[in-house]
Amino acid sequence: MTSFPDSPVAVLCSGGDAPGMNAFLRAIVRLGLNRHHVPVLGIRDGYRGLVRAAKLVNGESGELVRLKQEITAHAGNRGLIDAQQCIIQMDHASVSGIMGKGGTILGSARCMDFHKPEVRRGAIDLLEKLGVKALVVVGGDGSLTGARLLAEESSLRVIGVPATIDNDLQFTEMALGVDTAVHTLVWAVDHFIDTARSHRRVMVLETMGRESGDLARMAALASGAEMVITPESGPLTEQAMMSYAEEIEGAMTRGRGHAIVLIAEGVQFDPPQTRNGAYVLRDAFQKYFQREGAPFQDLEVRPSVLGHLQRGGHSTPGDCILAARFAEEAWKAILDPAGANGITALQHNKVQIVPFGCEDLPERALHSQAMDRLHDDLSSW
Ligand SMILES: Nc1ncnc2c1ncn2[C@@H]1O[C@H](COP(=O)(O)OP(=O)(O)O)[C@@H](O)[C@H]1O
Ligand SMILES: O=P(O)(O)OC[C@H]1O[C@](O)(COP(=O)(O)O)[C@@H](O)[C@@H]1O
Repeated sequence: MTSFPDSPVAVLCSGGDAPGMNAFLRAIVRLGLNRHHVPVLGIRDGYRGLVRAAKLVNGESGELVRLKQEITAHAGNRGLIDAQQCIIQMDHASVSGIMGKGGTILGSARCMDFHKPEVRRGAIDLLEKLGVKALVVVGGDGSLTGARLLAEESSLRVIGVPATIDNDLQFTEMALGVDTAVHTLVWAVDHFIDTARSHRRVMVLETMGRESGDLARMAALASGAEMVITPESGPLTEQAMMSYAEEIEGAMTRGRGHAIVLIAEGVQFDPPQTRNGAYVLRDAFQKYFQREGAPFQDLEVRPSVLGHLQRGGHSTPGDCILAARFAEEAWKAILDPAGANGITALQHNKVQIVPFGCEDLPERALHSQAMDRLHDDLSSW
């Protein structure tokens, strides 16, 4: 049996899974083994798996020995097959054939316990006992906050990698998963258009995006959806919904037969609503179209919540390439003795490390506004 590796680098995926996570795992493992000759440990199920392993060991030296034995005895795919094994020593074969696959072979999770400093302390203790020299955290805003806290509370090198289909991280132009999710949304819109055209309907499609409308606006630009409603415009009032409906009716009067409306999940309503935005909008539109004397009283509106369809599926080449670039930059930061903790970010098409807690890119908001203007001019009927 091989012995436990010296000074490995650990990697975990956390928060909502995003296409490109697997491509990143492949790249970080392959660069580690082929270029830098540093072993990589994969931690299963994000912070939850790390916390589970820390609780198992819980300061007991016997348990630590047992954990190390398990990792070395069941390396690579042998470890991955056993869903109970929290830490896996990654080898070439364990990341073979996974590049384009959606989700993450390591699993991901949300772990509320990680908000507690004493729980993070246990995780740090375990990583130190395993001799881990750096931890790479792949995830969205919350995961990267957890990574920043780990960096502040330990002497570990901690590198974050943005991965979220929401594209709500304002310090990077793109996160892993966005390109694929936009691609999937274009595919979805193409399918909905067939029925919208055939039945002369209005289709209201709700995209993901908890607080940001970037996914919806990128999908609208790429698919040609007639209308996109995002949280950045503020809470949606009854009056605003009526004026959207009026706009659609106007287009119908000019000979248009159908419309696709994208609404981001994060859109708030005034007064607040408990139902999904797509359903609220459907009711408001239908009410407007059926008002007394309206010209298109037969115009039907159908809502759909696209949900997790958007998170899965084969990653695009764009996401795979970004994943490889993020992995290369992560290794540079890990191996540079003078390097700092931080997050890989795409800024002005260059991948670099930005420190944790870095400023938002002001151009991100401007870019979103420019996309909205562009979409308005491209889709005005
Ligand atoms: N403030 C925080 N302190 C410590 N850990 C956090 C914090 N915020 C989030 N996390 C950890 O990151 C996980 C993922 O965060 P979440 O916001 O759900 O997803 P994402 O990383 O995709 O934005 C959380 O379940 C938790 O374990
Ligand atoms: O899969 P869950 O846990 O229901 O989470 C849904 C949320 O995750 C997302 O898909 C991605 O968000 P995160 O990147 O923060 O995980 C959001 O768009 C959505 O609101």
